[in-house]
Amino acid sequence: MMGMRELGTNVGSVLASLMFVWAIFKNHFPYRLRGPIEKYIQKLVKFVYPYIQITFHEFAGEHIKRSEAFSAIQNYLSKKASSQASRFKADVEKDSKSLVLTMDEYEEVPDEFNGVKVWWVLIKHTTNSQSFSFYPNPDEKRSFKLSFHKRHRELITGPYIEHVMKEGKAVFLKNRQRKLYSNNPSKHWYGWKRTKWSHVFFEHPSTFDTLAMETKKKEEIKNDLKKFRQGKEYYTKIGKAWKRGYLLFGPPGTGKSSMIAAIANFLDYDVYDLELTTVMDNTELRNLLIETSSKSVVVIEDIDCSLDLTGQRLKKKEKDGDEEEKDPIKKKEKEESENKDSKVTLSGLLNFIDGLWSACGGERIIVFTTNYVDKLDPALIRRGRMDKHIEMSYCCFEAFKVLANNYLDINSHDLYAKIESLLGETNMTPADVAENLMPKSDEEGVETCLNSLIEALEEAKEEARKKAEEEARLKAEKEEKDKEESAQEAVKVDENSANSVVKENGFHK
Ligand SMILES: Nc1ncnc2c1ncn2[C@@H]1O[C@H](COP(=O)(O)OP(=O)(O)OP(=O)(O)O)[C@@H](O)[C@H]1O
Ligand SMILES: [Mg+2]
Repeated sequence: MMGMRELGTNVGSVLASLMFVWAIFKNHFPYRLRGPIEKYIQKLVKFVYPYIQITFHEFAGEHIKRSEAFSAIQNYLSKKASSQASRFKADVEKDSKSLVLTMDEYEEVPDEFNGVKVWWVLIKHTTNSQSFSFYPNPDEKRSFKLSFHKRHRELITGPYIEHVMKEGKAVFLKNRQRKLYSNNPSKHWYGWKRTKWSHVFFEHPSTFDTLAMETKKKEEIKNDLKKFRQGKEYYTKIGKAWKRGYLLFGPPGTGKSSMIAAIANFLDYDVYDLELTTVMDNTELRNLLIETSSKSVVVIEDIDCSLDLTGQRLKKKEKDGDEEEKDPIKKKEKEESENKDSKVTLSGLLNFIDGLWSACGGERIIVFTTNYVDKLDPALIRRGRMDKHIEMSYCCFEAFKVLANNYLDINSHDLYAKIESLLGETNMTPADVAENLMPKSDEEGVETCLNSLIEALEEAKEEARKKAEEEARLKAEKEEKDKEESAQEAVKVDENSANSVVKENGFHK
């Protein structure tokens, strides 16, 4: 059955034709009659067809980027369409986890907001343009058309559109596969690829549950993250950019990288792994960071190896170097990057953390990691920049229990007491503890693994004892040597002063 709006549309088209005919023949009417007739026709059109239509194009104006509004509407309607439209197009969206159903072209999807009805239609325009275009398919342009009664103009153009955008973005975030980005050297920023960041899917399994550290510390970090995620209004109120800095420090293998993955998984954010050593200068750094999206964790690992205290870049880390020597392309790249002077400075980095544009995009966590917190410039780590300092330390008993649960599925064992006392006496990183807990073969049971850990801990304890002894011996030797040297020095001074007395005496003679 034809609804009121469809009827209106048909009558509307008849009236539109009438307007057209009027435009052609109006010159045949006396001049003074033309104005009133036109006014009446318009009134009639408005009366019979009181609907307003808004069009949202996929690519607006000169933008080569897909319109955000179009994407949001598409996502919003994918939810609505599945329950209301009868013809669908199934898209396994690139980068998306699941099948996305979108309405087919010209399929009308009704929606309701605060009791007001609106209608959406997806329209496809086909043009025969031969010219070069950035658009994915230059001959096909799509847009969404929204119709509603003019009575509700304010409600629809205001709160309703806002609601669609918000919901659409939420659907996108739910469906998307998170990404791990790494920055490309700037010579790859141009040409057809033009990408500053390359990505793979982020699939690190580390979570706060699998992370070995004291429960209290873990909870504190989780609460901090929760507060951050919900804090948009709070950050706006206090006039601060919506970002938070974390500094993770501790010896290698204590779980700094695992912690970053756990943070990203907890917040459901993307990760940008920024390798500072391939960034040529502050401008490049800024361009890279401007391109990071919100809801992301920006990571700069081993900050002490990327910048020194004066802000000059150091050469690439040795441990990466070995790997690169083998690959001729990488070797060349390395040489090239070392030949050019690096100009990324500490102040450039601080500008990103604190500067005006640090607020671009919002909702970002910035994480620095280092093995040596004492080496860092105080300017970099003062409060306000790195809001939270987290020490990742050697494995304690509580952390061991998490690892034992992860690796061996156990919560207690007779050997726990022994392990607890050994962990209290010696330093072992969670990475080493984990390595010992991993069964070496299928036959190895829980007890064998725990015993191999005990053995390793005893060895480490013995090694530490020997090292301490050796250090004490060296220290004693050095002290002995220093003492001897100062005694010899004293003798020399005595001899010199005796000589000078003789000389003086001689002079006086
Ligand atoms: N706290 C931890 N909880 C769980 N697993 C851990 C922890 N610390 C280390 N591991 C294990 O050890 C491995 C190495 O840890 P990770 O890479 O996170 O250490 P890191 O502190 O980043 O070291 P580096 O300073 O060398 O980068 C991980 O793959 C993980 O399996
Ligand atoms: Mg690491």
